[in-house]
Amino acid sequence: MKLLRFVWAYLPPHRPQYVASVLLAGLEGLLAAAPPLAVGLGLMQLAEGQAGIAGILPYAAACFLAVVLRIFVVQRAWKLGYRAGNHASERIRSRIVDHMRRVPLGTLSGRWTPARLATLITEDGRWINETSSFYLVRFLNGLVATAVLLGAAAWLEPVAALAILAALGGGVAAMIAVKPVLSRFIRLRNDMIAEATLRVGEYADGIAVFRAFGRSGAAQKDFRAAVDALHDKTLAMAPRLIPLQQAGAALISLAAPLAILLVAGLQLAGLRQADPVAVIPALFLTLAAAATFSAGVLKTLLPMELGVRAEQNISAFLGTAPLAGKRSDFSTDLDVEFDKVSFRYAPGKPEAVSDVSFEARKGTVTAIAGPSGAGKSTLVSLLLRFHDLSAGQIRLGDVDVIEADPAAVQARISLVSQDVHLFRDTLRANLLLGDPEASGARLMEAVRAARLDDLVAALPQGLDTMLGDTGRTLSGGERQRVAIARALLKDAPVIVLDEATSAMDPLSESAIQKAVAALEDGRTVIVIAHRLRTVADADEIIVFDRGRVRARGRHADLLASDGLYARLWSAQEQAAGWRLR
Ligand SMILES: Nc1ncnc2c1ncn2[C@@H]1O[C@H](COP(=O)(O)OP(=O)(O)OP(=O)(O)O)[C@@H](O)[C@H]1O
Repeated sequence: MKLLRFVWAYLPPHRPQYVASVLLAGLEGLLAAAPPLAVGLGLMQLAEGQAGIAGILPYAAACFLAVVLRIFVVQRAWKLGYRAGNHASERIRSRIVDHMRRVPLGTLSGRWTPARLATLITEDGRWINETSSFYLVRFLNGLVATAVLLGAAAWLEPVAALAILAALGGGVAAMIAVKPVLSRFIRLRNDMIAEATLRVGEYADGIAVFRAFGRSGAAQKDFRAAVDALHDKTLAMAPRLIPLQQAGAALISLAAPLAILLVAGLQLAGLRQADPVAVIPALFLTLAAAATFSAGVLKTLLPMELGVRAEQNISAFLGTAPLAGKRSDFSTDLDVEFDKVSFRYAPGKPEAVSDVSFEARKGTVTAIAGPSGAGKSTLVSLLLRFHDLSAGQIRLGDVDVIEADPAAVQARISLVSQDVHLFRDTLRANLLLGDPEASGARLMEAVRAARLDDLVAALPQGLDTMLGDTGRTLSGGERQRVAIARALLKDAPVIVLDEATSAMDPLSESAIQKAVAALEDGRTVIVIAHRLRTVADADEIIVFDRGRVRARGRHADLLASDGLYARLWSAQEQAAGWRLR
């Protein structure tokens, strides 16, 4: 019922079709019961000695008609149910993707890894669709047909119906007993799929590294070992699961023998005289009811449980708290202010950022410098609301980012990061991510300003060349220029440059610096830099170490004060003269 309620919420506008498919499933159950009923009634005619063709013919015709009608009804029921179920599962999948955008990034690196989310969207999404349509139709028509046959058997011989009820009760008890084992089995199966997806992704991503270190064989072994371990666990459960399931089917198949024993026993004991005409058809209907229940209801138990589990998994993810906040009333001048900001990635972990305060004003460049692991990138992800703070406040203009709609914050900030992701699409589409509505002229302007024009001219299909997994890859420097072009198109009031030019050769870099200077004009600019030369002209440099602000000022003043900044500067100057020999 919980699974159905869940699917029901995502069905509009297909609810009428879904209800029609459920009603048709009921009708199919009636039609499925019709042939055994006709045979039962035919058997009565035989027992009454009226075995003429004319007497049997109507039952044969009813059988034939029911089978033909059933084919038609089942086809309609599945089609309507499948279409509605498919619509609901697609909406559920979109909801999952939408929720991924809203939760803190920390949620996606904890329990909900990308592999787990991929399983949620593919595997669980599929089971929601199949159980709420295909298997539900089968389950319902199985129930209806069993009920009709049981009713008919009871009408002919109540003792036979009692035997079916006892056998079905045993079967249902076995099903209840099997449920916890089955749930555990399904959980393990889901873990196995998620683990295999994760390992395949890791292996594919790291294949170059594995090969470079001659470890591709070993990595493959690790992958196999991880998958085999889970596979062994699921196999170890089979000896418990299968006998329990078989026990259910075996108990149900006892319906007919039990009916014979009861009828005969009561008769022999002189307690009850069975109607000789009705008893054979009643026993036949007992058999038919038990077989229908086994095939229609019992066999849908495993898939139904997979659907129930899928619903639980999806609801658990959708139940994770999204980043809250609705405000989007930002002023046009957007200063950025960090006020006593602290943050840790997980409870119990040390603070990645502690009590940090600084401000970046519109029209100025604020640089954040510091050694590796100081917390510079963490500051950026806090500003972009990828995570929520442990303490303190970040203000964008007058708005506390905690109160702001995360999407509205992200719309006002252009991030040019070290890690430029290219999507499996054309170069044009990858650039237009900055502004999907940008005109051709604006796009070309950004391409020129980011010094991408030579690349576009050299590509076989220019801007329409496919990039990403199946297409052309770009060099590190080219990727960074794509990121700068995206930021130019986005035209946001706040710019964050996270080591934006680190992957460029000196010639490209100096050209790009000009493009970056255009990007900086009149905006609030925060530059995260390792190479201090690139930020020596910044209006203010915040020197950062182990999550804390250690010093702040202009380049010359910081050098003169002979602290951490001066040490970093002199180390970099020495490194600039570094040679292999
Ligand atoms: N997702 C994460 N989960 C847990 N800890 C993290 C995560 N990301 C970063 N850290 C830790 O937080 C600290 C600050 O990392 P951060 O990436 O912000 O430093 P950084 O100054 O940008 O370093 P770099 O210049 O080398 O990129 C480091 O100790 C890092 O290991």
